[in-house]
Amino acid sequence: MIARLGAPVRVTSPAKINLHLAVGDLREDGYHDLVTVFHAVDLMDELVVSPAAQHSVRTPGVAGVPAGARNLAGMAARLLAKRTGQGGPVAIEITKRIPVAGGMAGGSADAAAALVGCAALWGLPPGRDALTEIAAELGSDVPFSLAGGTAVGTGRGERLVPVLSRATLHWVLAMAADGLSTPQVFGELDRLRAAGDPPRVGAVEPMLAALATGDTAAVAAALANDLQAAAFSLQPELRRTLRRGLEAGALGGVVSGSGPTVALLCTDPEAAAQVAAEMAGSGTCRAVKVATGPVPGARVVVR
Ligand SMILES: C[C@](O)(CO)[C@H](O)COP(=O)(O)OP(=O)(O)OC[C@H]1O[C@@H](n2ccc(N)nc2=O)[C@H](O)[C@@H]1O
Ligand SMILES: Nc1ncnc2c1ncn2[C@@H]1O[C@H](COP(=O)(O)OP(=O)(O)OP(=O)(O)O)[C@@H](O)[C@H]1O
Repeated sequence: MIARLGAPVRVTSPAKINLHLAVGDLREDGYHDLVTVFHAVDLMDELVVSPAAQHSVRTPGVAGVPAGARNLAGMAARLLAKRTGQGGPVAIEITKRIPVAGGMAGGSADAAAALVGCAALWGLPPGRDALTEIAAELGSDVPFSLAGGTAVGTGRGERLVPVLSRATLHWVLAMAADGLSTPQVFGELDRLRAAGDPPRVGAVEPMLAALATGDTAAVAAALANDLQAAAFSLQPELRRTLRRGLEAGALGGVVSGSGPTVALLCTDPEAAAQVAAEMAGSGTCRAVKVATGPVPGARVVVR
């Protein structure tokens, strides 16, 4: 395989927050059936994909992310080449803004960006459906990182239906000092359920209704995540982070996905700036960012 000569392609890809995450029982294949509402926010990783003599992935200045073939972005480039029989080695450089192991689909965002970037570099037809199939092979969250916006995910989270949303949501993201491993958090939920069946989040409809009407307070009231109890069990200090965010004036809050990032929903950008300032000085988190959603999925940046 020989890479086509082409100018480097720059791609952005969003983080996600699960506004609603209902987790079913453990399946035989080791996954759990989900019903989730994904929401993409403008906290973006940025990838530059260039033709090269051999595959490489670099994430300058970021610890805890594999550099080579084990990086999800590199895996995505190889899988796309394999499935299409096109393309060749690429050098991928990632500017990482999404927290690593933060429950915001950072690795999935990079995988989706690599698919879009390589497809553009290799001159493959857009074929979003084909890309989505390949995305699902790479991870449960990758199809949503491609799609972006607001969507209901079912199956392992890879089957998507777009959601009508009139809400622009303003978030404060409280990042924790240490990450959480996604399989470990699912395992902890299984353990908690075996020990006493903690309450499960209710139906998804109130969240869908709140999004359809654009009622931010109703969205805040409907935020729910079955993995939150497991994340609290593994990192008890997250309870304090969430409580502090609500005291600071957030309308509502939830652990994002498998955590440990805590997503705090605010009335407007001014309220978000105020809550962010309070959280930054609270000593309950490592770092704070503000973000807004929904935004599109992985996209080539045209300058
Ligand atoms: C927690 C979420 O972020 C919510 O959107 C996702 O469910 C996780 O998606 P992801 O990180 O892309 O996860 P994958 O790479 O597909 O799976 C990693 C591991 O998480 C667990 N896993 C993941 C998805 C799912 N529906 N059930 C699971 O039990 C499995 O142990 C799996 O081996
Ligand atoms: N491009 C990448 N960015 C971040 N982590 C990566 C990447 N490629 C591989 N990894 C590995 O995947 C692990 C999980 O990283 P990631 O940041 O995707 O977690 P996450 O955001 O909690 O995932 P999710 O929300 O999809 O469950 C990391 O600890 C790292 O070892």
